Amino acid sequence: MHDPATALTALLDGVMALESESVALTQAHGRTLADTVTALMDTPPADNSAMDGYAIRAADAGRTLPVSQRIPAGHAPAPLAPGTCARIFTGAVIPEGADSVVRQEVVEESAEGAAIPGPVTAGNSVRRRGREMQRGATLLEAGTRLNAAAVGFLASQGYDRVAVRRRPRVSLLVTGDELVEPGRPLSPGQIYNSNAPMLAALLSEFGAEVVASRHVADSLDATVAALADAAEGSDVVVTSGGVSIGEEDHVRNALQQLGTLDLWRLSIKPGKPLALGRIKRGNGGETRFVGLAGNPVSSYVGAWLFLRPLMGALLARPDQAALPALRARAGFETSTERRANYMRVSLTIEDDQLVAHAFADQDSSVLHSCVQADGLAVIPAWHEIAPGDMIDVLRLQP
Ligand SMILES: Nc1nc2c(c(=O)[nH]1)N[C@H]1C(S)=C(S)[C@@H](COP(=O)(O)OP(=O)(O)OC[C@H]3O[C@@H](n4cnc5c(N)ncnc54)[C@H](O)[C@@H]3O)O[C@H]1N2
Ligand code: MOO
Repeated sequence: MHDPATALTALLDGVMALESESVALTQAHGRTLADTVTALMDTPPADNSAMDGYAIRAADAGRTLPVSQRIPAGHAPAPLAPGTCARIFTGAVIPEGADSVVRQEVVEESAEGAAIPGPVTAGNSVRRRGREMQRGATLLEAGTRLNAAAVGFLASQGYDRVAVRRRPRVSLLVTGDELVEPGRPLSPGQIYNSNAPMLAALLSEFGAEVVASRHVADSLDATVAALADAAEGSDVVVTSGGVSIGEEDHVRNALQQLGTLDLWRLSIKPGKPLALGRIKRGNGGETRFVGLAGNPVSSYVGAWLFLRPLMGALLARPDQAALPALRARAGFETSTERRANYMRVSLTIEDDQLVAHAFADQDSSVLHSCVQADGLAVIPAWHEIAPGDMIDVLRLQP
């Protein structure tokens, strides 16, 4: 059995970032910046008001000033006439000659003008030009995952297109003659195929595009044909199930016929019979292969530990190289044997301490525990854990 760190190194060996493509900003959410982007201009582009009120010279505060102009947002103001103030609104450009804004709640306006209470500090309620970004500065680094705020931030600089990494194309194959697609009736002995939709959803969270999802019959010929076909149009082929040692498990044999089985069986629970390798394509290239164990939790945990960093490497996303790790107190007791256990836990804060609570049933068939799991507690092999012991927890964060 291999340890997961060795397996991950083998999986990522030689993996190169995918090419970049230009997309409209409206399509960029969730994508990965291919190049570092710089500011095209100062933002805000001009000094502007943070309040609805009156723009003044700070030195003029403490008396009534005639209102010499009205400046709504979106209008270019005239210079401020000496000894006057300007009615101004939030976001409107500060007129030349003014240095401060006094909010309207503290000002009384009459026929003589606006009574401005003093003293006022110069710069009051003014958002300075370039406060957020200065032209030429780095806006976002290559490898940034474009969340909603990043999309807005690019728009604030006038970007309407952006260069992003092409999404990894992943073909998903599930094996198991017992599986039926949700929505169809079940016959005795059958169960629903839950791994395919789960893995497709995870892959999408990890930045991939699932280009095919197929159910393969439990035979060597069908598995060989499906793997060969899946390898052609994809960067990665992922299978679920059929990777253990029974005579119904054909995935490893099929892989060896089509390419290389680099590694099989990890010293982790769940997810032991995971297989990694490469499939030769007709054009001479190779497609990465990840064979996840069929038990739903084994597939789920394997996807977080291996598909997430693999997609991260293809997308050149540094934040996706390793799951964020925390230290927490165990809120449970357990002991391990030959394999490190990756236990589904929820996290709470008690007496200012992070506490990990393990779900009661940690069997690899019980997907329910994953629905609310915040993380995976990693308990090394041959270990005893008592409540209150410090443990490592990997956060399940895409
Ligand atoms: N004699 C041994 N038997 C098993 C061993 C072993 O070492 N010796 N390992 C066990 C472990 S650990 C695991 S994990 C499983 C994994 O086996 P496979 O990867 O070959 O998976 P399957 O046998 O095809 O399926 C296992 C289990 O999961 C259910 N399943 C499979 N696919 C799906 C799906 N798409 N949706 C929902 N559920 C799925 C399947 O019905 C089985 O119950 O092997 C142990 N056996
Ligand atoms: O590794 Mo299996 O995933 O223990 O159930």
